[in-house]
Amino acid sequence: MIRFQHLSKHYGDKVALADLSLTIPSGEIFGFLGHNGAGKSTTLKSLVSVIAPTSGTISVDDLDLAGNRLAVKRKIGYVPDSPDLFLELTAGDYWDLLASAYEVDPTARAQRQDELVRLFNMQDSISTPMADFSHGMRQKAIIIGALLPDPDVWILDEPMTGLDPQAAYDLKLLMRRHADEGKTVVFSTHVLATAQELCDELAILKSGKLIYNGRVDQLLATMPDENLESIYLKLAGRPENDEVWRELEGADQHE
Ligand SMILES: Nc1ncnc2c1ncn2[C@@H]1O[C@H](COP(=O)(O)OP(=O)(O)OP(=O)(O)O)[C@@H](O)[C@H]1O
Repeated sequence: MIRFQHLSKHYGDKVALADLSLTIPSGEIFGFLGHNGAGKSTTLKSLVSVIAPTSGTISVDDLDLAGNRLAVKRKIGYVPDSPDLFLELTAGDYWDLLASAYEVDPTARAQRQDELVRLFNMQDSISTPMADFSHGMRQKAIIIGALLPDPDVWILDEPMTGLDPQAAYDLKLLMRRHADEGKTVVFSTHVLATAQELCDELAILKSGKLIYNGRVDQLLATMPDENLESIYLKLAGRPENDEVWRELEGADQHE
């Protein structure tokens, strides 16, 4: 279980995140939604200690992050929002680095790496520098690295971006399996069909503020004739009387 209490992040005058309080249960897939710049990555980066929040607290499985940074990090596998990391390393060297940082048992690591590499069809790419990978291959290499230590808590920032349909399908199955084992899966996405299909619970951020937190089925039940995309746009989208929107509608009618 993850708990954010009164979490805020300011960059100078810019409020990236404002007073976020939220509990993420284990055993479920939890999704963060929100427009570009809404604060999703800021929340996830605070959770994995990539950035320090301006105020507020985070705990993971009742361990306070600020007082137990290393112990909490060890529980977490993190896929950042950009896969353009460690490009000078081969995929295999990158996985070595993570396995040693997490002190993964070598036998377990070999077996898990083999499974993940075969699942994501990366057998022929282990000795290739990640600089030579396509965007999707880099994303696969980062996902394999994050899951290699078999962490309890998965924090995945837009993990499907750039993945081919097979890899995206397989990752969704892995996420569901991990949650069904009672563990924690948190991800962010802009693909609302994926969120509707995958998430048990959602948080929607808008301009750094939490505007919805609850179960997806409950949200869908509030507007039975609508899908998550149209409900999300009602909650987080531009107002109906927005000028740009009216111009677009007007342009549509002239076509
Ligand atoms: N290093 C930084 N310096 C200044 N402002 C930042 C920095 N990082 C993020 N921000 C600002 O914080 C806000 C939230 O950014 P964040 O990356 O959390 O958004 P996001 O919801 O993940 O967006 P996206 O969907 O585009 O990835 C944005 O206004 C962004 O400009």
